[in-house]
Amino acid sequence: MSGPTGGSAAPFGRRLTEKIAVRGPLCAGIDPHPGLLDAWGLDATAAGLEKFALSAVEALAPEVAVVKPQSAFFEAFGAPGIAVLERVVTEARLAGALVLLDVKRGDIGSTMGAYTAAYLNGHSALAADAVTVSPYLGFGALVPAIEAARAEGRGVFVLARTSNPEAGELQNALLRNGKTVAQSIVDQVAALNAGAAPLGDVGVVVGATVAPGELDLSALNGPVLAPGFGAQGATVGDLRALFGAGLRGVLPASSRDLLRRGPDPAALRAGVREVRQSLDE
Ligand SMILES: O=c1ccn([C@@H]2O[C@H](COP(=O)(O)O)[C@@H](O)[C@H]2O)c(=O)[nH]1
Repeated sequence: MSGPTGGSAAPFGRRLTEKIAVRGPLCAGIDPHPGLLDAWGLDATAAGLEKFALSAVEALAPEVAVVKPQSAFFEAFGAPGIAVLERVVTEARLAGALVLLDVKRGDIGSTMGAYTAAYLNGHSALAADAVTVSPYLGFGALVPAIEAARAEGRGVFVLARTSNPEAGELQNALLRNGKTVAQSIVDQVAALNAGAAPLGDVGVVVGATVAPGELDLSALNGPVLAPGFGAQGATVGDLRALFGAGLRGVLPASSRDLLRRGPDPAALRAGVREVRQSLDE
């Protein structure tokens, strides 16, 4: 088995649990928004993107459990942007962080195979420890990708209830079995994680902005990516109300709120420590 480190792969759920135990649960997003490049005094060019992204990784990746590059901001620069993304993945992992590539891919099974080859196979320069995937072409279409990820010690995070205000109309719609769409996704992920210890390899995305009580995550036994923390308004109190006091396996994700503190690396690191302290209180 060729794993993320080139050797035999420990399961993603275990690697994530161990990393959180050492570094805490914060997931630092690398989202090179044009406005942030400008605020950092950089041009909106591939060179500016590279300086921004690699500086952010250098400051943040040694501090956090997970680094989450947002692929869209790199794709926007075409091939040179993808080349920068490859370096971000490599450098973040060299700094000891797990890389969760936010690509939100989801397609018919045969095309999912190509996405799997791009992001979840050790032969690819874009291979990450985990990726975000969309179940809206059918949860079953994701299963081969999930199995391929697990075989390499990698993980996936399935969109369930996203943080954006428009999401509820679709994701809270009721299915014939009486469950919401989002709950049905959570339950299908839970079935894949059943019996795993210390944590399954298949996560869900549940926005930190979501109202408490919308979802039952008690059987999930897997990680939760919780974006919406910081710039989208969710607080530590919201996280606790939504996920419970322990926040086991929950990765609060912050991009703009951390990155706006740059380019000074000390200020970026101070941002991480501030959030970590507030999560510990
Ligand atoms: O439900 C979701 C899923 C993904 N995202 C992504 O997370 C970051 C959030 O950035 P902030 O600057 O911290 O708001 C961004 O890459 C989104 O695409 C999300 O926000 N909500």
